[in-house]
Order: sequence, then C-alpha cells, then structure tokens
Amino acid sequence: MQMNRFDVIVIGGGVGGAGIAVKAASHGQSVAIIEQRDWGGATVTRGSTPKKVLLAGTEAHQQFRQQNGEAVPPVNWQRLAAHRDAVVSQTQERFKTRFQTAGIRTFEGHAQFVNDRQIQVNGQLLTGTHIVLATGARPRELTIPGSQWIQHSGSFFRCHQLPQRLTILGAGVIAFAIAGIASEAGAQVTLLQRNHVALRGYDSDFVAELLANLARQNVRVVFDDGLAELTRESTGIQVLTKQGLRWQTDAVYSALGRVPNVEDLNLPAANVITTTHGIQVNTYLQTNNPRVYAVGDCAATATPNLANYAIYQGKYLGDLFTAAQAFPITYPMMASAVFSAPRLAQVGCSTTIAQQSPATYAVVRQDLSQWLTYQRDYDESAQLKLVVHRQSGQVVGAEVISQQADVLINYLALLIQQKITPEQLHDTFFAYPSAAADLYGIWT
Ligand SMILES: Cc1cc2nc3c(=O)[nH]c(=O)nc-3n(C[C@H](O)[C@H](O)[C@H](O)COP(=O)(O)OP(=O)(O)OC[C@H]3O[C@@H](n4cnc5c(N)ncnc54)[C@H](O)[C@@H]3O)c2cc1C
Ligand SMILES: NC(=O)c1ccc[n+]([C@@H]2O[C@H](COP(=O)([O-])OP(=O)(O)OC[C@H]3O[C@@H](n4cnc5c(N)ncnc54)[C@H](O)[C@@H]3O)[C@@H](O)[C@H]2O)c1
Repeated sequence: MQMNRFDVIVIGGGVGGAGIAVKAASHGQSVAIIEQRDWGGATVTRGSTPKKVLLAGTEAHQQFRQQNGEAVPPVNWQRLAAHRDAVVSQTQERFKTRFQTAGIRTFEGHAQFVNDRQIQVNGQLLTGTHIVLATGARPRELTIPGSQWIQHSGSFFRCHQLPQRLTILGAGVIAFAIAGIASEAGAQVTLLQRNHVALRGYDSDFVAELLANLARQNVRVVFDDGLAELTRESTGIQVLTKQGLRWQTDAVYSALGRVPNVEDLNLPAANVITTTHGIQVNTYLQTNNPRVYAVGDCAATATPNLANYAIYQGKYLGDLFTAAQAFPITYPMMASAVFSAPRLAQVGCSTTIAQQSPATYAVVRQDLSQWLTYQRDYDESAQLKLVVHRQSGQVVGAEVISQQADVLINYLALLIQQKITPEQLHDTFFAYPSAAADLYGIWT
C-alpha cells in the first residue's frame, strides 16, 4: 500500500511547482504534487508556450510579406493553431513524465488544507513535513453590464478561429502580444486603455515606437477611456466606452493584470496570512506558518510575476529544505521580454530609473537598424539603450527594441552580470555574422 506521507507537498503543477518538486526530489526528498487543471499551469497552457508558437507563425508571415510585397497569402490560422495545440499537449505530457521519472507522486484534483500538515485532494488525505503553495494567478475580472462577453487573454492564445474584429482591454505585456499576433494574422484590432500609459516601466521612446508600429499595422489604440457596456447584437458585440465611443467587435479579450489564487484553499486551517498581492512570505519564502511556503505568482514577493522568477523560487526552496543551514533567497539580474511586434526587452537598471538619477547614470543609445543582423531582416526599429554607471563606467542595464530583442538582451545579461570587460570579450570568438558577433561593436 502506498503511503500518503511526504517530505514535501506542492499545491500547483505550474512552472513554480515543478521547480520545487523536481529539485526537492533530486535531493532525495519524497514529494507529492497536486494539479487541478493543466500540468504546466499558465506558462504551458495559456501563456508563453502557445503565445510563442503563434508568434513564430505571424513573425514568419511578416518577414515573408516584407520580402515579397503585400500580396502574399494570409496566415493559415487553422494550421498554426493545430501546431500550437500539438506543442502545448506535448509540453504538458513532458511535464508529467518528468515528475514520474523523478519519482514524484502526482495527484489530479483540487487541493485544500485540512490543518497545517494535512492536505485533502479527491477525498484522499496527504501529510507533509513542508507544504508549498504554487497556485499561480488568474486574470483580473471587470464588472460592467455585459461582462459575460469578455474573454480572458488565455482564450485568445488557445482560439481555433481568429475573430475578424477584436477588442483588447489593457495596454500591458499581454495586450501588446495579442495586438501584434492578431493584426499580422489579419484581424482588425482595437486596444482600449483606461489612462495614457502603455507598458509601464519600459523605455518611453521604445514604447512610442511600438505604438507607431501598431498604427502601421492598422491597430486602433483608444487611450484615456474605459469600457462602460457590452451588448450582444446579431452582427457582433457592441462596445460602449465611458467617453461614449461605440464600435462593433467579434471578441473582447481582457489583459488587465492578474490576481493571486489564494481562495478555496482553506488557508485559515493552516493559519496562513494573505494580502491583496498574494500569500505573505518572508525572505525564505516562508509564510507566517513555518511549515508552509509559497512561490511564483501566488506569493506576495517584490519580484515580477514571470516564469523565470517562479522557477528560480521553486528551485531555491528545493535546495533550502535539505540545506544544513537556512539561507535567504537572493536574485540574480533577470532579463525579461515583451513579445510584441517588434519585441521589447530589458535587463538590470531600466532607462526609466536611470533618467530619474542623471547624476548617477548615463543612457547611451545605439541605432542598430543599419547593422547587417537587423537590416537584412527589415528590422527598422532595432535600437539599443545601455545604462552606464557614471562613477564605475560599468554597464548596469540595457533595453532593446528589435525583432530579436530577447536574443540580444540575453547576451547583454551575461555580459552585465559577469562584468565582462571589452578586452575579455575580444578574447572570445563568435561566429560571424551574427547577433553575438555584433557584441564586439556594442561593448566597445
Ligand atoms: C498570457 C500570458 C503570457 C505570459 N508570458 C510570459 C512570458 O513570455 N515570459 C514569462 O517569464 N512569463 C510569462 N507569463 C507569466 C508566467 O506565465 C507566470 O509567471 C507563471 O506561469 C507563474 O508560474 P506559477 O507556477 O507560479 O503559476 P501557474 O503557472 O499559474 O501555475 C499554478 C497552477 O496551480 C494550479 N492550482 C491552483 N490552485 C490549486 C489547487 N487548490 N489545487 C491544485 N492545483 C491548483 C493551477 O491550476 C495552475 O496550473 C505569462 C502569463 C500569461 C497569462
Ligand atoms: N513577456 C512577459 O514577460 C509576459 C507576457 C505576458 C504576461 N506576463 C505576466 O503576466 C502579467 C499579466 O499581464 P497583463 O498584460 O494582464 O498585465 P500588465 O500589468 O502588463 O497590464 C495590465 C493593464 O491593465 C490595465 N488595468 C489594470 N487594472 C485595470 C482596471 N481595473 N481597469 C482597467 N484597466 C486596468 C493597466 O493599466 C495595464 O494597461 C504581467 O504583469 C506579467 O507578470 C509577462
């Protein structure tokens, strides 16, 4: 008979939960992981995985259009969606297999606390020395008349039929990704934003360039207005804004931020405290109950809600549980990218922060659009900004706008994190011509 007693019980089978489960098992801990919906969580099912498959198709289409003129066949959405579904289901499968290979017991169902060491799932009782919450977050809802017609961003990334006319609520990272993909695939897109701020925290010149690019893609952006009402009509959904604008659309997708999943866990049974930002944790990712920990999007940490942070936090806990001495979590510099058209990426000190302290930082701009790597791809927006610490002369941050921004930012992250000098870089041989070989010019 299998025992239901574990060193670690993980609630949530997303990337954060997987990070802790696999790491703890690699240290010889007995581990159970519980998932109520989809293995791989938001990343694999509704987030970056389907998004990047769709993006690969629309970016290829854009390049084909640029090379061959406008009269090219449209994106074959059905084919692209089929490829996306195959990639998503194979990735989910790999997730489960990984747990099995690592000797981790998997449970499918909704988990709840019975007390601070026992979890109930599908009528079974599991007992754990440590319990880790990795329950993620869900889309923020808007309550207006007709809000039943609003779909979440995840529905866009999983849709089989591309709506001809679509409306996106919000002007954050998800809104820009949907707008880029849908407009290239031939949809008429309107983006509705409550204020005049798009992609808060990113370089304002680069955001302006992205907005100009959306305009070239015929995306309509309505700033300083909000949704008042949606009405279903025979020919579509009628949108009415607070400023009295009206238009018809076939689908409305919301991308208004995400709220942590902390309800329905019976947290009071474990005396775990939550705030509006999620489950309260200290620098050991430990809640006010020393047996219970939280990682990823459900935890109220100061880090952004991104997959790489969730994975990093999960692995940290996996090491912490078997460490001879407890050590607090510290974060390396992490790069991030907005998968807009073109992409926008950031690492280290942002130009926005640097511009607030001009005595400390200088911002150096480089136009990359005429460099071979970018020119050959018609990457006319390609630009780089480096943030230089005036006193040390060291580069401490970078922002890039380009179709390959995520590639370049990852190289720059390595150079910045390792404090690589131009001399050290020149001792390294990169294949030429390539984005890596461009680093010689960038880093001099
Ligand atoms: C559209 C979109 C695009 C994104 N793109 C990127 C990107 O490009 N790069 C990036 O770094 N980040 C991206 N993110 C953010 C990234 O997806 C999240 O930061 C990441 O998924 C967080 O991982 P997690 O494990 O904390 O939570 P999740 O992935 O949300 O996993 C939590 C899991 O817990 C399960 N669960 C919840 N409650 C229970 C319960 N009581 N019992 C059992 N199971 C439960 C849920 O079903 C879910 O599967 C994107 C997010 C979205 C929505
Ligand atoms: N490439 C990436 O790194 C990536 C991609 C997608 C998602 N994500 C993660 O997912 C999270 C969610 O993405 P998102 O685009 O939904 O969030 P976001 O925070 O980037 O943008 C939210 C948008 O909704 C607006 N908004 C917020 N509350 C509102 C309200 N009550 N009424 C009207 N408008 C409101 C904001 O002004 C903003 O424009 C991100 O914060 C990020 O952590 C990351």
